Amino acid sequence: MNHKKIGDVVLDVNHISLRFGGVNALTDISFDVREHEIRSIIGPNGAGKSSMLNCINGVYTPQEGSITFRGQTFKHMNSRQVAEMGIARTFQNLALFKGMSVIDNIMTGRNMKVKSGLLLQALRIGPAQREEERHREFVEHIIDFLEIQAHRKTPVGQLPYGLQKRVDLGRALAMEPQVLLLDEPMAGMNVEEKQDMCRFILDVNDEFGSTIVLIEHDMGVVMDISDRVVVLDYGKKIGDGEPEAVRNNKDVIAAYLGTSH
Ligand SMILES: Nc1ncnc2c1ncn2[C@@H]1O[C@H](COP(=O)(O)OP(=O)(O)OP(=O)(O)O)[C@@H](O)[C@H]1O
Repeated sequence: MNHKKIGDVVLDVNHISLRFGGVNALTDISFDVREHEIRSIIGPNGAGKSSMLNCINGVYTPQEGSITFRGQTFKHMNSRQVAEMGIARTFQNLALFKGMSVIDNIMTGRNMKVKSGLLLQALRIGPAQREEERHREFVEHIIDFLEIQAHRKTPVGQLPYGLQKRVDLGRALAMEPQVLLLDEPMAGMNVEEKQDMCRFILDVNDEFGSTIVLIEHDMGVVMDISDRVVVLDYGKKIGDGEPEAVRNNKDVIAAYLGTSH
């Protein structure tokens, strides 16, 4: 783990409960996330990790509880408000435009930052052209950073899965988020791809200064890169702390021994 300047609490999850009919997906979950930290949420299948992420980014509205982001408390936010406030996410099932090139996919992450009107953009004249050049420069920087220069013009659908995940990360980074939510960024990857992704997550945290909330069901993968870890099981929080403490927590061991992971 890199020893960096972890700051104040930026995101505070307070007593969140979420039900789907008779299913308690989340029960009274509270935890906080500090600036610059890599905060992981782990747990076996069906533990509630995706539900938690979807509450943070406004896809689900919990029946109880609230979320405080940079001092502002919300019971409900929609996904656009969340993105505008500086929370970006990647997706477990990639949400990329498969027929579009790598560079154009990452450019879609800049949409919210485009200031000039549609007509000027379409004509690519004056300020609109200069603005587009600035966005393209930033996107090229991300492409270099993620080491996908050789693929910048390739349609995303033609890339191996591990590289597609990297493009998805690039699209989220293009939003210059304060908080980056990563939804199982290593799922479906081979060992080498997982190692690469771990390295990129650490570098994003370090070089872009992003605070990262990472969900993952493979406990081993995240322990080395996380500053603190929350463990969910059947929608309840059963562990919370630094990786070493969580690894030795008897409830966590029991939850993981009770599953195939
Ligand atoms: N939209 C939904 N409608 C009904 N039930 C849901 C919905 N989303 C999640 N659930 C239920 O909520 C519980 C938590 O699911 P969730 O997907 O959040 O778990 P998870 O930890 O992300 O699992 P996985 O690792 O398999 O992705 C499960 O029992 C699931 O079936």
